[in-house]
Amino acid sequence: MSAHFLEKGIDTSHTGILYVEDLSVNFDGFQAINKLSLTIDVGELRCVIGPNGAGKTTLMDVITGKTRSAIADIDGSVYLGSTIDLMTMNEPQIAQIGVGRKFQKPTVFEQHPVWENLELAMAGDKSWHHSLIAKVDIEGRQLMEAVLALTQLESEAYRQAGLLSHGQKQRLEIGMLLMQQPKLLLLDEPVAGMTDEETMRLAELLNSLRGQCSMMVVEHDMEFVAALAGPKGKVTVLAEGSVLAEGTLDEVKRDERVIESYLGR
Ligand SMILES: Nc1ncnc2c1ncn2[C@@H]1O[C@H](COP(=O)(O)OP(=O)(O)OP(=O)(O)O)[C@@H](O)[C@H]1O
Repeated sequence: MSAHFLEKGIDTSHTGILYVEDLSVNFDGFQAINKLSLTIDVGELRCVIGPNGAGKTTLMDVITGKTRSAIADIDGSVYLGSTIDLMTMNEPQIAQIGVGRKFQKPTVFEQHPVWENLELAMAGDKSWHHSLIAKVDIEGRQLMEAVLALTQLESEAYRQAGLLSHGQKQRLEIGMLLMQQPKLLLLDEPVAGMTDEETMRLAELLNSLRGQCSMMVVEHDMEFVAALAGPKGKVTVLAEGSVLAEGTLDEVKRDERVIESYLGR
């Protein structure tokens, strides 16, 4: 790898894909994030765990531009690569630059078939009308086929999205994010409400994206976390707005502070 590895135009040579340093977020006197520092490498799948109220969602809200100085006192740095200062950007700009976010509940276009959901997602910022009549070019079609295969939705391509199971909808929404070819994907409790089988299928999907896109997954389901992290993947434990521990899942599970604040509850 060259000294200046560029992730599709993003300089990640010194910082990885996501660089958070000394981030503090205060909501009207309440310190939700407290001097939090975190780096995610290019192509990494990072799991973030921690007790309720640890600041996991707030961290995602700051990265994606949802939480800004109008609603909280924010201090510190958040960069995509080493040069893109996300703190100076708003939500649409951050999405546009390649940071995709998956919320807990799937939000798909229920009345439209699966393939059209993917097409609409690819159209990105174009208007609905325009995207509906736009012809998908060959590259777009190949991408759609690849995403249908990755999300195991090939056989559902012509089905109305509203008729899919919860797990299939979750995969479709991830597929919609993939159509935008994100550099960083943030997933907030993606397996909440899923069956065990659906959970493992999602783990398989995210594992297959490893190396193609960088991901940060916030999750409480420890079996899912184990399936994502494997024996070597790094897991970050947040507590009271700071990084309490970081290491392999085995390492953090053995950490006394983690047992006390989270696992041992
Ligand atoms: N807009 C807001 N105004 C005031 N307080 C907030 C706001 N958003 C979050 N908080 C508080 O910040 C703290 C951290 O919340 P956050 O949702 O980030 O935690 P979490 O780690 O995601 O928790 P969970 O695992 O329950 O989702 C909580 O105490 C929450 O009440």
